[in-house]
Amino acid sequence: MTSKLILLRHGESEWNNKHLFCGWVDVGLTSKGQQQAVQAANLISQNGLSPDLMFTSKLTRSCETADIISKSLGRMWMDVIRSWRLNERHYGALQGRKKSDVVAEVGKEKYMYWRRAYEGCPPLMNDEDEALLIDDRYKYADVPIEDLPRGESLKMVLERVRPFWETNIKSELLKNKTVLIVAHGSVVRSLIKIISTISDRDIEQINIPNGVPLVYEFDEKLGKIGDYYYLDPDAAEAGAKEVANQGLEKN
Ligand SMILES: O=C(O)[C@@H](CO)OP(=O)(O)O
Repeated sequence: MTSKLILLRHGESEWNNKHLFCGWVDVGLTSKGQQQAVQAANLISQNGLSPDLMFTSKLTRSCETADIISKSLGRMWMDVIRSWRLNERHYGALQGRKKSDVVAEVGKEKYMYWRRAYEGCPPLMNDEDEALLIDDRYKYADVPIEDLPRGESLKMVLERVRPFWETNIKSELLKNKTVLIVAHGSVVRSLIKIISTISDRDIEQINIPNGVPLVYEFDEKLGKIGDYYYLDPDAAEAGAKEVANQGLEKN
């Protein structure tokens, strides 16, 4: 018996499209992002995968992607577990800023350190930005205020994802289920780092494309069988390249 874990970054969001740092800002999908979600569902079913349940974040772009997928698969009955622990990395004071403007201001090296280094933490959100959190007080009412981030490195994301992985996700995989997680670039990178034990240095090179599912297979003791693979490797490569270059090319 094997269990399968499908990891998916949401389809293109309105702010992905504008190349703005997004983080916890709650924007929707573009029509391209909605099409990517349908295409992800097609890939999942064409590969004979039938998710038994889904996990997603509290952010609309992932919830919307998850809804489109369950509808396209004809599996709207699936349980959906939403958690702030699967939210995108909080991008602190960079949220809302155009990526190319940040490169122009601080240079490529610092920009890439903030975006991709494992311990690279962006400047934290300051008190004037607290207005951004007003909606969040309701959405995250069950989260202790001291746990709500004001800016995070990938390491900090991994530290909040790990307990959820250990307690909520692994237990489902141990029941031989096919589990779908629809989340964000930093959350998918954290899960890859945990499951594939990737070094702090190597994880810097990994970029996650929008809307292309990747799959892990496990034996009954949750031993990994092989490494993860994308259901559409060409689309994944092209998408990852596009993400890597954001802010660095004319846009
Ligand atoms: O803005 C963000 O929240 C993320 C993902 O869209 O961007 P990046 O790929 O630069 O980490």
